[in-house]
Amino acid sequence: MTVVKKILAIHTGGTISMSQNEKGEVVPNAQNPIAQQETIMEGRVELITDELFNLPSPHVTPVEMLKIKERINQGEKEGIDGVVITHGTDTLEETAYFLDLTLPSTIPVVVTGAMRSSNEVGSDGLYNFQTAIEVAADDASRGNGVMVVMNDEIHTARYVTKTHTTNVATFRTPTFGPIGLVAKGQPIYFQQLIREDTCDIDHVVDHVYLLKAYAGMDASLFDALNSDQTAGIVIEGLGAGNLPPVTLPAIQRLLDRHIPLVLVSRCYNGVAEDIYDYQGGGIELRKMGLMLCQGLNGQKARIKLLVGLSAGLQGDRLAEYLSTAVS
Ligand SMILES: NC(=O)C[C@H](N)C(=O)O
Repeated sequence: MTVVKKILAIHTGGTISMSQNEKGEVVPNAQNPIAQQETIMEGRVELITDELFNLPSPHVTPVEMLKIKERINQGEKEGIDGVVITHGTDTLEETAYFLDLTLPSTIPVVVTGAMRSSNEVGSDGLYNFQTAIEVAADDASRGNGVMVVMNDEIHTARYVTKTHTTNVATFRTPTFGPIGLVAKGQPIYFQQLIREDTCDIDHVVDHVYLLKAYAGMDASLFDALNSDQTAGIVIEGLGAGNLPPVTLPAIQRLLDRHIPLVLVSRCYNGVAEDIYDYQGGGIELRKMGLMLCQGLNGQKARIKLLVGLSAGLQGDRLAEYLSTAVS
């Protein structure tokens, strides 16, 4: 006998909900077409549809991310077996990681989207939606944390990133690779993820910033953020995590104000490490008090810092939270 799985589908907007007009421009729809797909996989899945909001993902902020988390919490009380979230791809990785850090659930939570809008030739929206439901309804998907399913691949929210502006194979997991794939509707896992602790937050702090280092960077951007308002800064350092020496006095002024500073690498692959012992090298930055966050890209580290600060973590506890080893 087939067990019918109760899957909550939360729709939030993005290209998956949009259409191309006669001029070839991709525009939002008043009615989200993907949210009309309520009978998909009928007989195997009972779909509970919630059009939580309809935003292009550059309009999504941590406030909307928190709304999605709260909707999932509510769904769990109602006995759902899994969740699929449709989302714009531009900030999808940030929402997915926010949920991964804040949901203690073991039920499968899958985020998906599309690179081609609903009426374009070869539109990937409906396909990705169906594949995401297959993953959310599969018992083997439990306990994997939040996953991103696009183009027949299963990625972890922690490490996946958008790598191409338009290609349907845009989502990639640098360094570690995907944890599984979907073959003709069947999820197959080949890697197990070690889960991180979750923080059950009920609000999100503001003024957490992200700066990218570059050859010839000076102190101006650091000085611009030297204010009472700044809650924390993530710095995408050069290579393994190094900075031009002229930035150091401004960084010290931020540390003197007790503004948490997190260091990641701007490299696409690899992890930030304190290996270089020259002026501005990772060893000096760590000694100064920057917290190294390994394996996360800048935008993910920013979400983690924001979640940690929203949970009230400070000092050593915040540093410990941010320094979770790569797994
Ligand atoms: N493919 C997409 O969904 C991109 C779109 N700009 C969004 O993030 O809303």
